[in-house]
Amino acid sequence: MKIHDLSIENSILNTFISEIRDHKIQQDRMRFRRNIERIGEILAYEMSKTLTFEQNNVTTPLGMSAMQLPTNQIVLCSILRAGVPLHNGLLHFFDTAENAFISAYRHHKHNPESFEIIVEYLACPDLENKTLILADPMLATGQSMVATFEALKPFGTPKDIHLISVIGAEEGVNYVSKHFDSNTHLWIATIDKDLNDKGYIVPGIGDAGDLAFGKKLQQ
Ligand SMILES: O=P(O)(O)OC[C@H]1O[C@H](OP(=O)(O)OP(=O)(O)O)[C@H](O)[C@@H]1O
Ligand SMILES: O=c1cc[nH]c(=O)[nH]1
Ligand SMILES: [Mg+2]
Repeated sequence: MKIHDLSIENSILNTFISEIRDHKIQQDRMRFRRNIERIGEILAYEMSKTLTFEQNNVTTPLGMSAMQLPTNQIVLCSILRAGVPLHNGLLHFFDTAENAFISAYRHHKHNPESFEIIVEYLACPDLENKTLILADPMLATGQSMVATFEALKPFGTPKDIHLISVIGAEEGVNYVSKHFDSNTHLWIATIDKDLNDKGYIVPGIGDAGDLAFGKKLQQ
């Protein structure tokens, strides 16, 4: 897997990440969602540099401009629910993308330490020969990303696959590397060292879904 960790270079992205991490600022739900969207926009821009481009002639009021424009048929798939603001940020740049949504949540069977990923809802277009972007702001154990990818397989074989995430744990990044083809790209805003015994990224941000939309009752 080709890992593009945007935190290796300082940019305004650091400000947005620091705000979603900060235990006080992150309580402002609207700001939290908007910061995830803004990070999605930056990740979309970086990822767009690897698309396939073709020359198009654009007629201006004063003449003709030869422009290289992307030709990829993009399918943007996000994992509910924390994926929604990231999805919106990506969609701000990929105007004509088709969209897929999948639900994946952690089901704690016996105790908070052990869980399985439940995939229930899935709406997806044909993926054959398209550019699949799989987006989830948190890459903790990596199990949701891999379970989602398995569930998408009956919808066709994409030409290329890009995973997009905001914060990952080293363990989750290693886990997805093992399950995706070596041509897969991972675009990630930053990578933290640890996972705690409940599978939360440390220092991370806490629960992205709860921060964006409010606490949910455990099922
Ligand atoms: O890498 P993993 O260990 O699989 O963890 C990451 C998943 O956990 C979060 O979802 P969560 O289960 O909290 O659902 P939510 O979006 O409804 O809050 C997050 O949005 C990812 O989907
Ligand atoms: O740290 C984590 C891990 C999984 N899901 C989250 O929202 N946060
Ligand atoms: Mg959650």
